[in-house]
Amino acid sequence: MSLLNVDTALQILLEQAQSCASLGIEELPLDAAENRVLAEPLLAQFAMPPWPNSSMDGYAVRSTEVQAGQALPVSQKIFAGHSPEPLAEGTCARIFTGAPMPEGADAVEMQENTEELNDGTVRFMQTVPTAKFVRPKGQEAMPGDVILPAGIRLGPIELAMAASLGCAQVTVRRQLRVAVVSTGDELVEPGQPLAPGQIYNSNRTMLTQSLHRLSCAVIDMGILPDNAQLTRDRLAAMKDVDLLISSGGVSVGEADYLGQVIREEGELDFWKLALKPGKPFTLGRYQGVPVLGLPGNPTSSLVTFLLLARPYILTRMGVTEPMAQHFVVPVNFAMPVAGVRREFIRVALVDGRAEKLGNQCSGILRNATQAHGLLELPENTSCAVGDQLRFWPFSSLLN
Ligand SMILES: Nc1nc2c(c(=O)[nH]1)N[C@H]1C(S)=C(S)[C@@H](COP(=O)(O)OP(=O)(O)OC[C@H]3O[C@@H](n4cnc5c(N)ncnc54)[C@H](O)[C@@H]3O)O[C@H]1N2
Ligand code: MOO
Ligand SMILES: [Mg+2]
Repeated sequence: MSLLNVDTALQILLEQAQSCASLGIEELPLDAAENRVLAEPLLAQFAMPPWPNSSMDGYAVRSTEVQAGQALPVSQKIFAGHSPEPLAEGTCARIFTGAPMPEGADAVEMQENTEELNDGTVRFMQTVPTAKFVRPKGQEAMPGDVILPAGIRLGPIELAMAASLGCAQVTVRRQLRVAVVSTGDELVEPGQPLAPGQIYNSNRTMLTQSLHRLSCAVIDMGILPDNAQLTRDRLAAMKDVDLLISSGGVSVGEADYLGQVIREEGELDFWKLALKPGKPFTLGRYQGVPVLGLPGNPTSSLVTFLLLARPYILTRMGVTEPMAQHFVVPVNFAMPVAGVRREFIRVALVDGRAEKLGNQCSGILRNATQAHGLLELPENTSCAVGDQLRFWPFSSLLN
């Protein structure tokens, strides 16, 4: 069986995600909406700022009335949040940053360019051009402007923008309900003693934490023993689930039941990718529920979650640009031809160059904690010091 190209696999995943019914919508207060997906464009309802205001602490003037060295009496003091009187002719107004410009004034001089005299006047050291230090009405937005398009994720910046538009609530997609199951007789949850042959379950934590960051609702299905009937029963018992993500049991071993049950009793979309780590990644369905079967090795699970499951999930959530950002970096190591699988290598960036971090075996998670991201070595390619390769930062993959 030949291995499926990673780009083809991703394309199939995204097409499948797009073909699923879109998630319902709900209104949430801003503080509850972090990382949710905006369901409708957010429009400005009023001009921002609503009135011209000063961008400096200083003096508001009619620019035509100011000559270099001239002193003007101060006729009023305007603080932010206060409403000014019109500016009396031949005077200036003390004004502070963010305060509304008085009617008649068209410029502000910062106080550093003025001198306060004892007689209640202020001397201007230079002429003041019109519009200087004035933030005009509507500088940021006019009524009806689309400020945030539908399909973006709401982070602190977008939520602050919504707040500045006066929105107390935003219309977002409901959470995607993702069930997580860890397969393997050897697995024990941390906190329990280990019997001979057992290891602690780390994929559950990696997956649930990553899913929470994506604002998914996680249904923890616990540890599934390596047993065909139990596998069928657990999968058949899934309720109110939009997606199942499993780890382990998708390779060719005799106890790899998760994959077997999907292939034989569910529907299989694809299995086995030209990807290292992550070869046995499985996409299928069981009783109508899409299943992403991640390989059990901790770094295989991590890499396939970040590169394949994450864009699929974001697409299901209604995100219009689900792919992480990457950039190209020079490498400071050499590798022989990787083989037919595209390889993702845990690297740190040292002085802007990618440095390979120790043993890249997919059973090792430790060096991923020291890595800044994944370096992509294309299929059938070697690399030499100085070569430029794509780098996928964890900061972008894990947000
Ligand atoms: N004959 C072949 N053997 C294997 C192949 C192959 O092509 N032919 N592929 C290898 C590759 S590549 C991978 S990746 C693994 C994937 O195997 P499974 O998805 O079936 O995973 P398991 O066999 O259940 O476990 C693999 C490994 O990972 C550990 N594991 C599993 N779950 C967890 C967890 N939740 N937390 C921490 N560690 C976990 C498990 O103990 C195993 O060591 O198959 C290769 N074999
Ligand atoms: O694909 Mo496996 O993840 O190489 O170890
Ligand atoms: Mg296995």
